[in-house]
Amino acid sequence: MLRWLTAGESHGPALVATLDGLPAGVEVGSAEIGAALARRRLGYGRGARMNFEADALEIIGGIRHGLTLGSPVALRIGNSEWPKWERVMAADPIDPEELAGLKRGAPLTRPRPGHADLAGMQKYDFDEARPILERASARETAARVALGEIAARFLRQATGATIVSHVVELGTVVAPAGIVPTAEDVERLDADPLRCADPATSERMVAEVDAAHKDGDTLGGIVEVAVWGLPPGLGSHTQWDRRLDSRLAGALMGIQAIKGVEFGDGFELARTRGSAAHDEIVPTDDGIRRVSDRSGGTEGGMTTGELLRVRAAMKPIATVPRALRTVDVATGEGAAAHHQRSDVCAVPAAGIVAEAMVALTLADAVLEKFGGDSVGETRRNVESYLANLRFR
Ligand SMILES: Cc1cc2nc3c(=O)[nH]c(=O)nc-3n(C[C@H](O)[C@H](O)[C@H](O)COP(=O)(O)O)c2cc1C
Ligand SMILES: C=C(O[C@@H]1CC(C(=O)O)=C[C@@H](OP(=O)(O)O)[C@H]1O)C(=O)O
Repeated sequence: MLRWLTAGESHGPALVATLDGLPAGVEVGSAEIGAALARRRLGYGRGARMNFEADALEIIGGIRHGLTLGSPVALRIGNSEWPKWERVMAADPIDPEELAGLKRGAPLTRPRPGHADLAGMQKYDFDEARPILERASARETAARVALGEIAARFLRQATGATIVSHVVELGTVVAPAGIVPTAEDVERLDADPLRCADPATSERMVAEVDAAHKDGDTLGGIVEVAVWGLPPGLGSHTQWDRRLDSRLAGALMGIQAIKGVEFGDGFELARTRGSAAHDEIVPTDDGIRRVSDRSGGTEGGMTTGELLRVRAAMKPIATVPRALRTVDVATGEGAAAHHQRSDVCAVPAAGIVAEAMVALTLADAVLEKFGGDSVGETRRNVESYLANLRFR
């Protein structure tokens, strides 16, 4: 249905992204995509690169006068730092002596534990890490966030659903349970240094980042993505790869450094008796509803029509300033892993990327269920389905 692909290296000239299968008539343009890219740069604890580098967005196809055309959307996100990397990352052959003399041209032979360096060098037969880290880098997530903004707008215009993410844990600091922000909270969350919904917890998170930074260390954390207003019945119980929770988990695990995903109360449900674990179904003036949201809004791999709530756990940044032990592959001797600069923590940014992956996955599931070549047609199909639901 909906297909998307990105290309480009972290220090290359640009990232490119395409989104194929999106209906016509989605209201979106460079201002909206640019704003989404700016949100991904937010968050206390990110490295210097976030300040001096700009995302130079160019819409190459698929959008005209602020509306999608139904043709593939193609985007280019130019890297303003490219002039500094033009020789190190040149596509054409370069004299090895010139390369060795360039700043950042020396081979990276001390792979970082926790990054893609060593496994990638072994797999792709490189004797240094640059050819691997360039694509493993989360710079690539800018392209996904750009596409995710378009998908989120389609989702909202076709179904009314809205997506919001927030940071619920950072290192050892845990936000109080039970706070789930809505679309109205997005501006406030974006203004918070850690995109945490609870100001007192956010202050403790800032202190946690400062302490790790001082110690030459890095941090991970947990983000939660909430989606309000989805219709019931997205995804399917009929095959493992049609289950929506399976598809969302795969999409979130596909983000760099994400090591765990849970829906609703997730792992905690495994420690709870059935009588206290499930969301009882009751009649209300508003139709058939659940009294709680422990499942996170899916049952049998389908949306229930209640709040969708999914969490993703990010491991600490791999480029630890107080560098970890590794092997220098040029000599075979023990060494300290290479380190030039890095984020202390990128959990708030990971939340924005998680929103994008959830938006793309849900937009795909909506198109699968409701079809439509224009957003108006999809919306009419959604409305007709909701009007005809046998049990609401
Ligand atoms: C938004 C974001 C920013 C990141 N920034 C860094 C960074 O500055 N330094 C680093 O070593 N890893 C960073 N990472 C994590 C690496 O990209 C990731 O650990 C690496 O690609 C290996 O993949 P894996 O962790 O899934 O095994 C970042 C991840 C995300 C999502
Ligand atoms: C550039 C971005 O993130 C980068 C992701 C990243 C990594 O290893 O994943 C490492 C850092 O880059 P560098 O090694 O050049 O300092 C981050 O700045 C971005 O998010 O736009």
